[in-house]
Amino acid sequence: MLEETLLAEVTLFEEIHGNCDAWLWAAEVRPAGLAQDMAARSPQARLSTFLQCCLLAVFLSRAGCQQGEFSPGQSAASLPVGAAAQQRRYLLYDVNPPEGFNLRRDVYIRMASLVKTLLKSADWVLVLPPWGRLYHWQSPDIHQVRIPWAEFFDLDSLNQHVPVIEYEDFLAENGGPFIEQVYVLQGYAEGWKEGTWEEKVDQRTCIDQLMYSEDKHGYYRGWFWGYEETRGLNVTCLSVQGSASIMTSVLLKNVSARSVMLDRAENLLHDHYGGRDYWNARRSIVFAQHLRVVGDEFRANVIQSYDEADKTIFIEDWTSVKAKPNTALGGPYLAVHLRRKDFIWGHREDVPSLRRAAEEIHSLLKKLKLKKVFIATDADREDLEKLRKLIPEMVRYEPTWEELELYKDGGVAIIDQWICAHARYFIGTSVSTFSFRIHEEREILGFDPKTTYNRFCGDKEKNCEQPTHWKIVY
Ligand SMILES: C[C@@H]1O[C@H](OP(=O)(O)OP(=O)(O)OC[C@H]2O[C@@H](n3cnc4c(=O)[nH]c(N)nc43)[C@H](O)[C@@H]2O)[C@@H](O)[C@H](O)[C@@H]1O
Repeated sequence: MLEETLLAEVTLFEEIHGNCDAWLWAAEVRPAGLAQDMAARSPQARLSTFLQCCLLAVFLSRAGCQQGEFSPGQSAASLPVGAAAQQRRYLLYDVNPPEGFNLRRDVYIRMASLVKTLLKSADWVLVLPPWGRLYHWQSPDIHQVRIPWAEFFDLDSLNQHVPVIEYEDFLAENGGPFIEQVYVLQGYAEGWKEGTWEEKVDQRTCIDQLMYSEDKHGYYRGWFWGYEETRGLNVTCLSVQGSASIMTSVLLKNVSARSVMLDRAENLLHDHYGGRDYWNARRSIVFAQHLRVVGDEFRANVIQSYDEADKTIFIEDWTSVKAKPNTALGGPYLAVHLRRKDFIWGHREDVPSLRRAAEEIHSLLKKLKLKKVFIATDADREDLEKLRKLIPEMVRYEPTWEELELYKDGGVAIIDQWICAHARYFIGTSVSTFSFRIHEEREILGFDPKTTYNRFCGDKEKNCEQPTHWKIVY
């Protein structure tokens, strides 16, 4: 019903504004045929594209341009920019495409730290890169691009640490889908000479083939999180070596662009990994309420886990939370994160066979006097069947198709992490950032580190070092 109403609205919009400059411009930019393209998309996507086109029209008319006459040399910084009249500047970023959900959450912390430093000198806001096209998000028939952060995380909580906005808000404020300066970050071609570590950043020729190409107006098109109308006005490669704050001088002194994007931002390191600022940024990444609710309902209905009894009371405002160490008890279950897929294809020594994992789980259940084990895993159907036979005590959060469509692969991953974070004892997979984020969530809740920093050992692993305890700092 909602879909039908939306479709009717979109059709009406198209009828009224079908000949607006923006449509013509967009059709010119994408000669493949905007109309055909639009028809193939969902009503939501068509409405979103339409709104972007209209914003673009506003932007061009403000710039005093006729359709198609916007000169590439003309910096948008010199143009009157609509609602962004407050003069604030926008930091956008993206990450190497193969990187997964949980490393991206880590890169967010590095960018938040950079914004924090920038804010000492000027008014900056961090633009949250929409989620999508992640290698691991393979559920079929589900639209998984251009996902706003609010679908996974609580925006108010993020904003209590540094100012952030969604990409769609940036489009509206910026008055058009142009990013004035894109910096593609890379290492140094000559590498790092041992013993001479220095933090540096230099403009260099691009080492890898650039993932951006010029359109006929001289603007750069690229992935841009699936926003086809977005263009970069300038693209430059920078070799970087050091922590996020090395970009401060570039952003404050070398470039006057109001919107700057750092692509391949994972090339910047943490300013102070595990320090107070790191933990503040990490604590501000609160899961979206609707996902927490699903996790809590599962805990209550399936594994009899309740915040009060488990001593894991959740307080909405993270800034007022300071859990006393070792106070959380956790629900009456063992939680496991068992990473499979690409972790086993690589035949890694530190990943256990299913049989070995099942033995470890049974031994822990006995030792901890627990009866239920919650297993979060990306195992395929065949491995899941094997697990069910090997571990009859296993419980899992298995979404219906409708739930999966609603929460998406990212949301289901968060629900799994939330349930793992509330268990009496947790054991994860070696070097998986998915497991690391669970460690942090448990650290925030105040669990005894002995119940958290544990991992499976590979069947033939000789030196099975356990994960490092990163103590929370307030
Ligand atoms: C070595 C690196 O490892 C990195 O993986 P790693 O850190 O485990 O962790 P992530 O970067 O999150 O990637 C794993 C993705 O697989 C799915 N996944 C894995 N385990 C689970 C689970 O227990 N439950 C659910 N629901 N989903 C799971 C989920 O989509 C998650 O974001 C890769 O992203 C990099 O590409 C690279 O391969």
